[in-house]
Amino acid sequence: MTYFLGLDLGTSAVKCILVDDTGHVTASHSVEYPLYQPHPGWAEQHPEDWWMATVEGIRALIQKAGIQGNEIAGIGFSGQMHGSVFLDEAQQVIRPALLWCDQRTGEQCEYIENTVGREELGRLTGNKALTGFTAPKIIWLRDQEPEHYERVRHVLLPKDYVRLRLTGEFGMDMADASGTLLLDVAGRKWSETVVDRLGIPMAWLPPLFESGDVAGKLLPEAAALTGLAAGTPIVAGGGDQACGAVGVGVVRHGIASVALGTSGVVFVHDDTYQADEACRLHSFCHGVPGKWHRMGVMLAAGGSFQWWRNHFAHEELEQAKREGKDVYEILTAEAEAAPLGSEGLIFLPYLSGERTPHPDPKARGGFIGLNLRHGKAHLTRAILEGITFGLYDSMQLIKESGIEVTELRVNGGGARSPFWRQMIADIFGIPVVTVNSTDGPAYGAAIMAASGVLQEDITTLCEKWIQVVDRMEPIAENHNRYNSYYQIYRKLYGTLKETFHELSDLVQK
Ligand SMILES: Nc1ncnc2c1ncn2[C@@H]1O[C@H](COP(=O)(O)OP(=O)(O)O)[C@@H](O)[C@H]1O
Ligand SMILES: O=C(CO)[C@@H](O)[C@H](O)COP(=O)(O)O
Repeated sequence: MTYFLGLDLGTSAVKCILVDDTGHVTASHSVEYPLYQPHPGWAEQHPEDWWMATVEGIRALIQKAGIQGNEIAGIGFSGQMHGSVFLDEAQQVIRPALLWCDQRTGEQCEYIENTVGREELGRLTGNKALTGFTAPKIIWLRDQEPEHYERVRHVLLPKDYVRLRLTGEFGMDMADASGTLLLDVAGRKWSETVVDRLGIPMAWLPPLFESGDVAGKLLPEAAALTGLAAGTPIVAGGGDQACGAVGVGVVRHGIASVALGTSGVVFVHDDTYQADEACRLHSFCHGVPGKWHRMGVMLAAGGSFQWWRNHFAHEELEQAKREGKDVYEILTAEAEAAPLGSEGLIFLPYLSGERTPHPDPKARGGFIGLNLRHGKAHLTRAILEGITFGLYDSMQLIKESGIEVTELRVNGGGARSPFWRQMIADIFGIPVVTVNSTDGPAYGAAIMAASGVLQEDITTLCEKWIQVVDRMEPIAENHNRYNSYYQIYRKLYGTLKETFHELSDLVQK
C-alpha cells in the first residue's frame, strides 16, 4: 500500500497523520510542546522543540500504523503561520521564534506603514501591517536586538524550518509567504519594492513554491531519526489556514470554512486575486496553485475556551480524569444547559488583542451584562457565543465584499462539538457541514503531498477524497434571537476601546 504523511505544526502540538492512496486516514499521532510568554503580549516557541516533536511524532506514527517507512511515498507540511525563525550563517537558530499571536510589534507596524506608505503597502501586498505578521518581527529584531539582527542570514516560517532540517533545502509556499507582508500576493513573488524599502536583504528570503511542488527530499540522517526512507519527497505544503481549507474541500466559490483552533478563521476561495481597499480581510495566495483566498482571523477563538478550561474548570478537569472523558465535552454540555443568549450575558473574546475586524493589540476581553442569576454554565455558554459572534464579524466583511456563501465547512478542535456547530449554523444563518476528515490542516497537507507525488491537481484530489458526512441546518428562530444579541455585541468594542487601551497601558507601565 502507498501512504502519504500529513504533518501540521500547530501552536500547541505537531499532528501527524497517515493517509492511504484512497484518502483514508489510517493512523494519527500528536506531540505537544510549550509556548512561552516572557512578557504580556509576547508569544514564543523554540524551533528545536518543533524539531524534536516532529521526529518523535513521525516515529510514533509509523510504529502505531505498523508499516515500513518506505511505504510512505510523500510528505506534506502544514504549519502555524507568520512565526519568525531567524537563522545565522551556519543555519543555527539565533533566538526563540516570535509567533503569529505575539503582539509586541505595534510600533514596527506603524514604521512599516509610514516607510512603505499605507496605500502602497496594500497595493503591493494585498494586506496591511498587523502585529502577527513576519515583517514587523524582523524590524523589531533590528530595533530591539541589533546584536541578533547582525547575525541573521535566513528568515523562515515555522514549518519551513523543520522542512529544512528534514531536507537540507530552503523553501516556502505562496500561501504561508503571503503572511510575511513581503510577498507580492497578486504576482506570487517576493515584492522587491517592499523588501527594499524595509532594508531587508532579499538573500534572507527562501525560494518560493506552490503547495504541491516537491521542495526537497529526505536526508539520510533525518531518515535514520524518523524511520522514514531517505529520498522521500517532501512538498512545500502550506500555511495551516490554506491547508485546513484544502483539507475540508474549500477549493471553489460558495463554500467557506470556519476554523476553530487556537485562532478562529473564516476563509473563502477566490479564483482571481481580490483585495478590498482598506485591507479589512487578509488577501493571500491559496494552497491551490494559481488561486487566492480571503480570510478574517480572530486571535483567541478556541484560545478563549482553552483559557476558561485552564483557569476555571478544575471540577470538570477532575471529572474528566475520573470518568475518562474529554473536558471540553463536559464544558459544552454544561453550556448547552444554559439558555440561548446566556440570559443577557455577552463575552468579548479579545484576550490576545484582536486582528479581524478590530486590528488592535490592546483590545481586551470581558463579560458584559453579569447579574446575580448568572452561574458558571452561563459564562461558559457566553464564551462560545462570544467567539462565534467574533467569527460572524468576519462573515459580515465577506458578505460586504459581495461573496455569497451557501455552506460552511468547520475544522479545528472546536468543530468536534455538535453543540458549537449548531450554534455556528444558527448565528451565521448558513448550514454547517462536516466532512469525512476531521484532521483539517494535516489532511490538506497529505492531499498536497499526494498531488506532488501522483501529479494530480489538488482540486481533483479534494473531489475524490472528501465527502460530506453531516449537515446542520440553521434554526430560523434561533438566528433571530442570536441576532438581537449580535447587534449589541458588535457595538461593544467601539464603546470599550478607550478603556481597553487605558488598562493595557497601565499593565505595560
Ligand atoms: N470537544 C471539544 N469541544 C469544543 N471545543 C473543543 C473540543 N476539543 C477542542 N476544542 C477547542 O479546540 C481548540 C484546539 O484546537 P486545535 O485545532 O487542536 O488547535 P491548534 O491547531 O491551534 O493547536 C481548543 O483550544 C478548544 O478551544
Ligand atoms: O495567524 C494565523 C492565520 O493568519 C493563525 O491561524 C495561525 O496560523 C495559527 O493557527 P492555529 O491553527 O494554531 O489556530
